[in-house]
Amino acid sequence: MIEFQQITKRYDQRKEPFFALNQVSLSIPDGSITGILGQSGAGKSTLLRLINGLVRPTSGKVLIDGQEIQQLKDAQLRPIRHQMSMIFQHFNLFATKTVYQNIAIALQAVGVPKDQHQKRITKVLNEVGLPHKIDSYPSQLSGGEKQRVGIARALITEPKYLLCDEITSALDPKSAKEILELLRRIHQERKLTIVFITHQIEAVMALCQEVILMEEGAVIHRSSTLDLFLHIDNPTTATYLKAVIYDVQIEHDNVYQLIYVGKILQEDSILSHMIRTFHVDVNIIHAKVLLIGEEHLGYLYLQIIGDKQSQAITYLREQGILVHALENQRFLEKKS
Ligand SMILES: Nc1ncnc2c1ncn2[C@@H]1O[C@H](COP(=O)(O)OP(=O)(O)OP(=O)(O)O)[C@@H](O)[C@H]1O
Repeated sequence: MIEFQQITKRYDQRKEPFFALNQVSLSIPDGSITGILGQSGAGKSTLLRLINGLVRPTSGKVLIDGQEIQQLKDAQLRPIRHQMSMIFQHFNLFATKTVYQNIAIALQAVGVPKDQHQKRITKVLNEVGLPHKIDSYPSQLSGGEKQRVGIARALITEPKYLLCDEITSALDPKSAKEILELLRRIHQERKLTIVFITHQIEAVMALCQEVILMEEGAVIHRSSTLDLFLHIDNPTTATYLKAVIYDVQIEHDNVYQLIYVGKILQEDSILSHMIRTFHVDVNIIHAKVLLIGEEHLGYLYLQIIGDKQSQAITYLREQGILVHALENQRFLEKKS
């Protein structure tokens, strides 16, 4: 398990001391895929580099499997570092070395004898779908292929922790999706712990079970990724949500936002039952289904009109649907 206890990181290079992290406490359980989401400068990379000791905290403790890493001597820290691998946004491959040689460097670093290299490298390249590129140079690979090599190099030492630093940010959407699918498969097969930092909410939705939202060096939200979308509790979360569901302008009265988990509105006849039973009229203003991991999360904006409107809403809530009444924004603008 990775634990941060009241971590502060201050940089003194500027005119005034600058806090990249301020009193951050959190834990990342073994076997999880945790997304650390935040805008540029939020402190994500600093947090990631504290895990493998590349950055030292100004105050507070970083514990890996219960061991406080700042207290350890180099020789004690080495085996812990060997349990960790990092994957980078810009791949960090040596341009003058082949794919084989790039991966072999990681094996040499942990002292694996040379006669074992060929077998292990061939195996890991099969795992990432690149066996045919073993003798290619980075310049002969696409961005997605380079990142697969980065992943292969990270996996070759069989780490317990995989630290991913914006690894899809430099890729086109199709390659990014493939890399996220690959990571999901690797996680299922190898049961390792993945810490995934990103500014892309879509990547968190596709990959991460848990999400930690950072802003200006602090953790402002932590929940399952599904809960991030179910319970919008601050303006930053709302902004991320708007990026994926579209900023709906409400220009009518009696409009409700319905949020539901699973395919209930597609498979059950909840809406038609509501319309028939309570004699209400319904206009669909906007509808969107998000895929979060393998779970469907539906957003439906409905205008519901009729004398039994409130009973209809109660019925929807009884079916497990979150229902929020929305204000007519045009009306609000006129008022203000
Ligand atoms: N070595 C350093 N010296 C001074 N300031 C630093 C140093 N490293 C990071 N910072 C500052 O700390 C803040 C947090 O940086 P960090 O790289 O952790 O953020 P981030 O969320 O990963 O952003 P990005 O996605 O842009 O990398 C930034 O304002 C950055 O300028």
